[in-house]
Amino acid sequence: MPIVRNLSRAASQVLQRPGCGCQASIGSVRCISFSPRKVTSDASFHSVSFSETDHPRVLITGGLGQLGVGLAQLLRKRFGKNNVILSDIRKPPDNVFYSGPFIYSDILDYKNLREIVVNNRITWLFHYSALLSAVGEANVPLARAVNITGLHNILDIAAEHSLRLFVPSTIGAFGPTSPRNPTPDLCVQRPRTIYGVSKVHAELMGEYYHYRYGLDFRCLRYPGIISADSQPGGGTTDYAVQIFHDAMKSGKFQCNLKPDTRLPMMYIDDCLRATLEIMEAPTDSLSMRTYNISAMSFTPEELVQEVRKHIPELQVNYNMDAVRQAIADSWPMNFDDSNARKDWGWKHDYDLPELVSTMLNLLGSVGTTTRVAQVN
Ligand SMILES: NC(=O)C1=CN([C@@H]2O[C@H](COP(=O)(O)OP(=O)(O)OC[C@H]3O[C@@H](n4cnc5c(N)ncnc54)[C@H](O)[C@@H]3O)[C@@H](O)[C@H]2O)C=CC1
Ligand SMILES: CC(=O)[C@H](N)C(=O)O
Repeated sequence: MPIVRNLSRAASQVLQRPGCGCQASIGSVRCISFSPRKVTSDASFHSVSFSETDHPRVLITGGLGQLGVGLAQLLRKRFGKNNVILSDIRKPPDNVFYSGPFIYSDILDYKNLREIVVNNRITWLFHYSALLSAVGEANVPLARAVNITGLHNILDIAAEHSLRLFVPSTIGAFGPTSPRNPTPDLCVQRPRTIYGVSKVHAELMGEYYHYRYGLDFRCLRYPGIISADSQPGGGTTDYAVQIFHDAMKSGKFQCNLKPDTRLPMMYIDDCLRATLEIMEAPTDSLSMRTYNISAMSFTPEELVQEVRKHIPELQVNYNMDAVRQAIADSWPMNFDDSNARKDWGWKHDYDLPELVSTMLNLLGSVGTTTRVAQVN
């Protein structure tokens, strides 16, 4: 007992030391000698309460956005409802709140985050909190805090508690000087948005923690993700979600990108399956820790043509948003994901025709006024 108490005191001194990952304040400086691996191995009492169950105990941050609820559904099917905790700083709607565990978690509050991880014996963390590209440009200080300071908290907690950590990156982690067609995994990355800069930072920090401290960091660069689950907001690729809502509701759509703007896109089911697959991939199959994943690539014009196969009367006009257009023009047009396919067997299911009919069917079955009598 005294040994445990001493260890406990020593570790808590390390953990409470100013600048060592325990501060919520933005811009805190961490001491150079901080070593998550050292803290973890010295403070073995951390794992005393960790029982090796069959299933991981999962926490999803930023879970009430476009992707988190779907991820929770998938993971709960796989690992059991009570093993997957969804968290966010927003109030969950009833259907989410009653579908499984939900908890308040602000990723800028290090202590609160650590408490959640410890009390719930979390073993896997999916870090979805972020400000996306367009909203990030509208509020750079907040994007910097959430996407960079928040990420530092997540990394330290994951390393300290030996978590397996998934952080999504994005096509937005590339910039105008990257090869755009196709964009390989390893090339120049000089994005011109705070979102992109923060995601390159996340990729590099995660990989650094992996090599330096043994953190089991896994990262996929997602294309624009298309989902019927929630209203889009804040992204540059959001037009490709909005078109379905508007086509179903009013039959009119105003596109904020030029008709020939080509971007990589993916249906949410493929994205979430890829996320689970990389988390379950055997360590020795991963030759890298950050992978591109790809499914399809299209322009607004091509998407409109496909939607018109189902809703021929769809009216579209183009009213370019200068900020979003500049962002889109600096992003990849096609993503090279050959390493993901080779290393852990990544394979997408949905191409453009399946994506469009699935979205219209889903929105038609939940929507109010449907303009599609029958979508094939
Ligand atoms: N949706 C997409 O097309 C793509 C998404 N990704 C990445 O996937 C992840 C999830 O994306 P979405 O669900 O679309 O994002 P979203 O913008 O819909 O949701 C982000 C969530 O983060 C939460 N959040 C903001 N500040 C927070 C804080 N301080 N603490 C905790 N949570 C906070 C928000 O309340 C929101 O629910 C993000 O990291 C994003 O960069 C990457 C590429 C494409
Ligand atoms: C591609 C993304 O990362 C996101 N959808 C955005 O447009 O910001």
